[in-house]
Amino acid sequence: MRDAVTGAQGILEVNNLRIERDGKALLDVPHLCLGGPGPTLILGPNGAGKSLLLRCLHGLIHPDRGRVCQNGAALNAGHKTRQAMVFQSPVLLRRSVAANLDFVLKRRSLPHAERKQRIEALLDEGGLGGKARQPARSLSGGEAQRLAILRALALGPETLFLDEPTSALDPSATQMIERMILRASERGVRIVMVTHDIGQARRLASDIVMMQAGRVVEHGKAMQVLEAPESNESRRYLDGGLVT
Ligand SMILES: Nc1ncnc2c1ncn2[C@@H]1O[C@H](COP(=O)(O)OP(=O)(O)OP(=O)(O)O)[C@@H](O)[C@H]1O
Repeated sequence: MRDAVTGAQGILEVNNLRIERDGKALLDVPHLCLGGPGPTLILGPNGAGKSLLLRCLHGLIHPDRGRVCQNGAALNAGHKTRQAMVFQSPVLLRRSVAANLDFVLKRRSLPHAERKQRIEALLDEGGLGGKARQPARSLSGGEAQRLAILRALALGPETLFLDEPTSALDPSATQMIERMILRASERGVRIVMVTHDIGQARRLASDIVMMQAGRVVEHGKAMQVLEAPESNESRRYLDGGLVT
């Protein structure tokens, strides 16, 4: 549901979120509010807790403490059906490209003719128009990731979580995916994406969440965080120094 005040997809918020293993905090986020509009990019070094946070936001992991809320209500099954997630390595069904999309559209109970139209439009959107009948598992890495994103978009999500979707791709494949992400964002899909790529954050982010050692060390407008970071951790990360 759109939020009238923010013009985005409502507020996604975490409060007192904590995940522990063996008494050590892997994630410790007292408060974080993602109101949109525009893509939110989560940056930080390896092991900072970016994927854990993304998985918590999507309800894949239950925190030991705290909770995720959408528009003030604890994340529930209804919210989750309006979210989708794409991982670093896409897992595609052992069937054709078109059938991978049809699988998702059938879950939305769309009639055959509408599904056919939607599949064509989606394949065009992802530059996969000529590959409808090709086995999905024979696609190149970039094509496979585009199909994974199209499949997530076929769900009609309000929020799309992306966990390093371009980390294994070359610049041209990355550019195609970034265009898809920006178009989805312009259509009103809330994008929350993990990346290590500072250049990508510059190209895509409206706001940036900077993480280190399980904590959010800075959250703000992308230009602000990238050009004039307030935290030492952000400065070191953006300067390209070794962050431990
Ligand atoms: N199920 C688990 N059990 C124990 N520790 C875990 C578990 N899942 C994640 N961790 C630890 O939590 C920390 C954060 O992991 P996470 O995957 O969120 O980091 P990340 O910032 O996404 O790193 P990367 O950029 O390398 O993907 C890491 O030290 C990881 O080993």
